[in-house]
Amino acid sequence: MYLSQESSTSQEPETTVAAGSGDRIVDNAILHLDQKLDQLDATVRDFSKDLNEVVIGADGDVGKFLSAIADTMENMDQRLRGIEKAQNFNNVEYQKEYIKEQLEAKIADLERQVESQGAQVADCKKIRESAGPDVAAGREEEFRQLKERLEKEKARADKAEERKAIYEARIEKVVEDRDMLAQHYEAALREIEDSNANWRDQFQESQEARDGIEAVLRETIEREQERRRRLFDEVQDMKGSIRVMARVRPAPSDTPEDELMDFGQPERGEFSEHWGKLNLMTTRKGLTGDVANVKTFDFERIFGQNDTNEVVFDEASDLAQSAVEGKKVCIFAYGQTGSGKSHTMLGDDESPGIIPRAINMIFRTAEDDAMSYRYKIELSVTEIYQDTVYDLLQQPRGGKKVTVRLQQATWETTASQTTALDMLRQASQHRTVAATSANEQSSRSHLVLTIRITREALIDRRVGQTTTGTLNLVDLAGSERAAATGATGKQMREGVAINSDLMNLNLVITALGSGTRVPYDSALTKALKESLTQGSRTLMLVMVSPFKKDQSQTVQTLEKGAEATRAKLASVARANRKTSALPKAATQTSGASSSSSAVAAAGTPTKPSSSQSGSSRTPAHRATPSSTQSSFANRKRMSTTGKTGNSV
Ligand SMILES: Nc1ncnc2c1ncn2[C@@H]1O[C@H](COP(=O)(O)OP(=O)(O)OP(=O)(O)O)[C@@H](O)[C@H]1O
Repeated sequence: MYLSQESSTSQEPETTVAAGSGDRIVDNAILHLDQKLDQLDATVRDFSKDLNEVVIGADGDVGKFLSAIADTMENMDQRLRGIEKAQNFNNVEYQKEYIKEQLEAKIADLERQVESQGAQVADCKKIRESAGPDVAAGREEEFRQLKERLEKEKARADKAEERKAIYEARIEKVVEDRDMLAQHYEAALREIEDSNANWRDQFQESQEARDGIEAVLRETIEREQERRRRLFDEVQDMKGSIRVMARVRPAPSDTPEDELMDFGQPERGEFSEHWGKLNLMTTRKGLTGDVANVKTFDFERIFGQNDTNEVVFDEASDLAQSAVEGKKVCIFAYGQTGSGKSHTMLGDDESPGIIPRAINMIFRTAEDDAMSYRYKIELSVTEIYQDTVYDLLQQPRGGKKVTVRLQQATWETTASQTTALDMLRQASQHRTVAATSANEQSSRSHLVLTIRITREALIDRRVGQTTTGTLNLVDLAGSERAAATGATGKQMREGVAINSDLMNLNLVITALGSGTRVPYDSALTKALKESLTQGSRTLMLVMVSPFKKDQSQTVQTLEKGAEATRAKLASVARANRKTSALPKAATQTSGASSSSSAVAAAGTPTKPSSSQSGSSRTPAHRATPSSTQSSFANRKRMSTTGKTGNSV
């Protein structure tokens, strides 16, 4: 390695040596120079060695080699000059001179520095002087703005502090309120729980009390119902098991006066506070001309030409109600063809007859009684034509209606009035009707609708007790005189069969009244047997034609009605005799019972008005069936021209 600049300078004598210590300094310098010389020798030796290496390595780079030699030479010169100087140190003067030089150089250097810094200070002064006022103003403005901002910030901080204080106060208040509310809530909760418990106790008590009252009430109601039933039965018994009423059909308004029958003035009859006595003004051919005659007929009630189907049902509903209570009941309209039997029993949309009204009443009663009774309502619709029974609930087979043996007709359980009416409507379409001289749509058969009502008690002592009532509603075929109608062939045979059936029916009713053997000799009376028997209830509606031309038929019909009335009286008298024969205690079940005997014994008519029997009626009895119900009279007409008409 080449000798470094640093190592040569570090060996230079101290320039700050004091002049007074010359001998020691010189000795030191000589010693130092000797050491330098030794080092120099070593350096020269190293150099020679390096030089050899350089010469060998410089083959490829002569320029570099020469430059390195030049540097080395320069270096060597400097070292030699240094050695020279060091040798001069042996000279004290030289040393002094040297020290002086050194000091002067130092002083000059310091002076330069002072001068330079003075110049810088002057520059600064100049700059400050030139920029002085603006800076000051700027600073002041800046200071003012800062101060302003500071004040603003301070104000905001104060405000925030205030708000904080407010919020803290609020929070404190809210916390206080919340705690208070929590306390109130707890108190209210406790109060509610207490009052709930209290209320529960009270409720329990009141429920027990209510159950007690309910039990008492139920018992009272049950007793009252029982009493009502008994009274109702007694009233019905007083009215008799056979009841006979008449209805006069209205004539068209344009009918000439002289073509109309004269029924006299409406008059209270023996059995009724309503129109009950019919004074029929008749004429017969005498030897000297027409002889006027008055025939009088007494009925429980006579419905006039202005009495509607509703009025008729109002009277008949007691009997329908009896069927709901478990009795066997038969209601039928009896009369010559065209006298209004179908209108009374079936009716039409505007004026439903007894059958749809009874169906309506039964379903309404079942609905009203649903809490106390379970009802089962079954329906059967049959037609009796020339002593043959046809099941109208079965669809005709091969265009022919299905015949059945008696009591074997289909029973359909019906859940609603609508279903029942639909069944009836369908069945009516299969009925045999035909045009006769008296009626465009004459029923050539008897239509028998039977409603079986099974009622099971659900409450109280009667739970499980079941009653089954039967209501037979019959639209009879019209009686007719073959001679008068001029019927021949099939129509005549039909007429004969119809008259025979009606005659047998009359016999049955008479026998029921007299208590003799009952001759159920026709399919009709056999079919109605269950409801035409001792203990059953029968309503015979005698239908009266308003036309003079029908006079003889009308008289015959009224006479049949009179026969039935006599049978009724006989039956009442028999019942009365039976009651009188019983020990007294047995007859005194109620006050009404003894009056029943008294009335019947005296032959005094009972009062069949709605007010008397009102206890058994519910509003349902007066309800009008749905207006959607078809016109059954029309069904007769449809059947005439329809596929199934006259099929037998
Ligand atoms: N009370 C009444 N009010 C209004 N019209 C009536 C009344 N009674 C009957 N009619 C009418 O008289 C006509 C004959 O009545 P309906 O068909 O009921 O007689 P019927 O006795 O059933 O006859 P048939 O025995 O021949 O079947 C019908 O057009 C019917 O609408």
